[in-house]
Amino acid sequence: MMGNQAQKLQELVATNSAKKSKKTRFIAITSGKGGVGKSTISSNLAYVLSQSGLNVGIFDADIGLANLDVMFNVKIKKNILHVLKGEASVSDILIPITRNLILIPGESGDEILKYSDAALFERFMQEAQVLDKLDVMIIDTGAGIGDHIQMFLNAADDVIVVTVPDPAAITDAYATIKTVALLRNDIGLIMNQVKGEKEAEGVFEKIKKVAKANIGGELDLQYLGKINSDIKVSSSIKKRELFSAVHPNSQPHTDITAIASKIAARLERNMLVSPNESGLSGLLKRLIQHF
Ligand SMILES: Nc1ncnc2c1ncn2[C@@H]1O[C@H](COP(=O)(O)OP(=O)(O)OP(=O)(O)O)[C@@H](O)[C@H]1O
Repeated sequence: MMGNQAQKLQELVATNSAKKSKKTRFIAITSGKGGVGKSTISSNLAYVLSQSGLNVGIFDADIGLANLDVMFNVKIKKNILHVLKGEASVSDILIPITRNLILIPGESGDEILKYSDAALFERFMQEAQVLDKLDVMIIDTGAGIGDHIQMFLNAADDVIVVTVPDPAAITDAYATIKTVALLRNDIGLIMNQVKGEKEAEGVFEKIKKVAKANIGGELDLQYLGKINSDIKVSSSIKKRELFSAVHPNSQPHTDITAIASKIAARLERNMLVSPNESGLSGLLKRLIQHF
């Protein structure tokens, strides 16, 4: 039997499918462990994609620990919590970052934890038509594998796990991959803070081998690229700047651009292959399956 929530979501699908003219691709970025560079990568990736001409949104869904306003150095008055409380609409809280990049700010206090279930998604989705003009929506989820994170990971078109090469982070990334693999087969991996390509690919192959042996099945773990460890990244974060904006000649910028190109190519391919299953209506359909 379909629950109330699922029914409501199904109605939303019907409404949105009819209204929707364009497909937004939802990309969830997550990690096993905190502090591995998930927000740094999400924000710079969103920026680079937007600089390539795509309309990009970035949603700070790191429940209770939102910090993208700091990354983008913007002041926010209202955030997703106000939307949940019915005090603002999604369009009221949008922050324009550049001409074709918008931020949907998250909440960094505890209060939002009360809402960290289907309510967040429902409310967000009810209003998500205003986001229809977006080509891509990056969702910066919290680390770990809580319920609300799983919903995003299940519903997104793409899931990307970020890790660094230290053993604790790898173990946690692997645990995340194992959980996500229960929901979907295709999972992307970005290696952050590495010395170079060789180290990144070496660690990726190890994770892939363990995953294949223990998770098996249809798991399709894809290496999306690496970001070198670089003082330009940490120093720009301290100055509340995006490394891609202020250090366009740096290795990390070259790295994130390579990842963005892969994602953009995939975006084009998917728009051609499955026009009905991506975008908001696709996201909503997958949310329903989650109930
Ligand atoms: N490629 C890199 N080179 C050097 N330092 C980096 C790099 N990536 C991230 N860092 C450092 O790691 C810190 C944590 O990054 P970030 O805040 O993006 O992690 P996170 O995974 O989003 O953390 P949280 O889970 O707490 O939100 C940064 O402040 C920065 O100092």
